Amino acid sequence: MKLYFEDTIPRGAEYFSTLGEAVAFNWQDVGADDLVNADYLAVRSTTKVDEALLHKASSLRYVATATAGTNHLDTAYLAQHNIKWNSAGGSNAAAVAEYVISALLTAHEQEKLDLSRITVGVVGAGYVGTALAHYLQALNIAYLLCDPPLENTDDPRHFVNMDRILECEVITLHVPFIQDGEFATVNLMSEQRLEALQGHQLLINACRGEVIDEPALIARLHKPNPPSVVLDVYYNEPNISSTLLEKIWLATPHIAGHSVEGKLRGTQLVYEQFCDQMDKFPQLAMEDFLDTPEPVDFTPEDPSVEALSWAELRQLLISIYDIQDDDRFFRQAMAKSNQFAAIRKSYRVRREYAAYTLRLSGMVSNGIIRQLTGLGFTLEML
Ligand SMILES: NC(=O)C1=CN([C@@H]2O[C@H](COP(=O)(O)OP(=O)(O)OC[C@H]3O[C@@H](n4cnc5c(N)ncnc54)[C@H](O)[C@@H]3O)[C@@H](O)[C@H]2O)C=CC1
Ligand SMILES: O=C(O)C(=O)[C@H](O)COP(=O)(O)O
Repeated sequence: MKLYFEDTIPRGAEYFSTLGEAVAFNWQDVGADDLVNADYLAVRSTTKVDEALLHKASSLRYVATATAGTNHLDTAYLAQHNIKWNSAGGSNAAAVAEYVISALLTAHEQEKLDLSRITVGVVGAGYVGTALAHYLQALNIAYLLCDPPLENTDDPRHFVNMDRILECEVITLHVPFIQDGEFATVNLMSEQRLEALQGHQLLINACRGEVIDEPALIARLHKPNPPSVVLDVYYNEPNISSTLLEKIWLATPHIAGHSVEGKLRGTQLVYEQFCDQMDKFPQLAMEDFLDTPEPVDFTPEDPSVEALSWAELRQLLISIYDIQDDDRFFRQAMAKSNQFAAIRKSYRVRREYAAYTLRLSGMVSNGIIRQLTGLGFTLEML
């Protein structure tokens, strides 16, 4: 059995060599001739899986992407050729949610908004939108969900339409890139919707660049009273617009999902899908490859109150993930090299909240305990 994998898949060699002959390929120059003997193919979002890549892969039976998004797979072509496929939905949901929380805490600190008074409009209530909603709930930040496809199912949650979302102080996008059909998301943030946004609003896009009409966004940002904008994704990556970069508040190089756990969970899910296809029991678990960070001492200013202050929450959560670090590094690196792809592929080590144990001393209120466990921390009471 020959398993070919994109070389940016963390621990790909360790995982896939337990199932057969594992062959790494370079995502930048892989071509049809490289995959002639592949039975299984594992990619991340930077390998475009289409006829051009697969037309010589006559023994290929299964393609898996270790990412949540699937728009780099030509699924119609795969179906036509009886090649099964799957993705790693949910693998990096916590990472993206923590990215959004970091942006919100930073906006609060810079007095762009007041987290006690705003409503966050979450567009797309799948793995990422749901993970974000759990964090917002733990932080007592009001939110609304918009997800017309889910609203048509028996999902018991309350959903609102896009018009209501556009009234929120924060609009954060977590939908797949879908080009056509009833629920197409291409240019979901259309010129008309962008024109309606005002200076007190924050627009966050950590799903796919094509979900915002980017020329219309650039035009809006050149007019009076523009919204603040946080972007992780862009039109035409890796050749992104430098004009846009200059005009947005926070910019990162498509790394919202790149926590250590987010990427490794993607590999684990693909490995388990391959095992399932081969009728093998998975022998490896992602914990085999992860170290445990040292416990962190955490003493609330007033342990008897029911909720931590924004300043305390910010101090704790920003010490784990600070989006401003990524913004600064990205802008400097782009000014130096303009190598978007290389910058994102050499992303730093970033752990998720759930990797950490907090050591709390003394009696702490149930409200604080609920907040911290709701964010995913393990608590150790001293
Ligand atoms: N920047 C990054 O590093 C990452 C980006 N992503 C992107 O975020 C997307 C969402 O990720 P997941 O939550 O894991 O996917 P998911 O498939 O679990 O959830 C997407 C949700 O969007 C909803 N949706 C579809 N069309 C819609 C529309 N027109 N309006 C409102 N909602 C709509 C779906 O019903 C679904 O519930 C991925 O497809 C991927 O493109 C995901 C992870 C990391
Ligand atoms: O999971 C997704 O969808 C993403 O956008 C990934 O975070 C993209 O990561 P890479 O494929 O670029 O490593």
